[in-house]
Amino acid sequence: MTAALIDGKAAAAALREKVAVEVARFREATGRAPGLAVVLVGEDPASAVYVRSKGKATREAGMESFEHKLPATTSQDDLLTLVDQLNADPSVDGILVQLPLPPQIDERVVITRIDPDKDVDGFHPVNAGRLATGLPGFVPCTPLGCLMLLRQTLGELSGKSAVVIGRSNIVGKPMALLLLGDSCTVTIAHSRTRDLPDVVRQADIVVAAVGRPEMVKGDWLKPGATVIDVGINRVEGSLVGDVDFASASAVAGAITPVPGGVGPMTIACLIRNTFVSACRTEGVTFDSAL
Ligand SMILES: Nc1nc(=O)c2c([nH]1)NC[C@@H]1CN(c3ccc(C(=O)N[C@@H](CCC(=O)O)C(=O)O)cc3)C=[N+]21
Repeated sequence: MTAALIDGKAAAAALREKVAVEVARFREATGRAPGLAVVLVGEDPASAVYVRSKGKATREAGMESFEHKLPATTSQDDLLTLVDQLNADPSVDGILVQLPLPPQIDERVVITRIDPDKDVDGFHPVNAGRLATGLPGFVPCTPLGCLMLLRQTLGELSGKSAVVIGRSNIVGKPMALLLLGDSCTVTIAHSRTRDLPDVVRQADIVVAAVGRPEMVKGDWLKPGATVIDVGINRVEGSLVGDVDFASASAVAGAITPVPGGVGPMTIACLIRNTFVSACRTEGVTFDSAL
């Protein structure tokens, strides 16, 4: 093991603490707390765990958490009615509809119904467009957390070569845009990419977001590369990333563990985005370093 560990848990705790300090100021100035509404449809146990830890983090930051649990049989119309209510509710600054949704509900329709200015997940096409064109909006929490970890580890990212493995709307595409925004030379690799190990070997920065357990091996890496592992794969009861940690940590310069890497930063960024939403609504300024 030569690589430095990138401690996402510690970075997330520090970000949440910074937001909590600013939330106290916000409450003083406005007489109200920022609020996050989380909607869970169905009883998937993994989703229930995430939703619970989001609620806990929200309250610990001094914000209000509104939790809506709906049965798995909920119709799309009933879910849209709830989204409309949350859009209209001035105590709600952020709305998160936990994905995946049951098969009778079209995710795109639901996400598009959320007011883009309350879309703290950054999943609405308006926010995707804002990110692509450099307008202020909401950036998806997982890639935003990855960017923060990279800046913390490397300082200036300008001129570095980055490979993002995975092209999802939630992680891969926004991650590539964020790295481009920091003046990296960005390659997006995916399941049809030829000679993937050779492509990855060119990169100073590797972000793995494919959902394939332990796919990225140590001998794919440029020695000293910084590796961000977005994968959360449950394999035989334990949690592993998309990177083969044992071989990769012998070659990388720095690497995120799973668990304790990107996951905790995702939740911290959700808290951050909710606070930023409340500040925009109230015209309160906030620390641009957040
Ligand atoms: N609308 C929506 N927004 C989301 O942001 C969203 C979602 N739906 N659906 C599910 C995924 C998954 N997700 C995670 C958040 C934190 C951890 C996390 O903190 N993981 C811990 C480990 C937790 C464990 O042990 O299971 C860690 O990596 O250290 C993981 C996964 C957010 N998601």
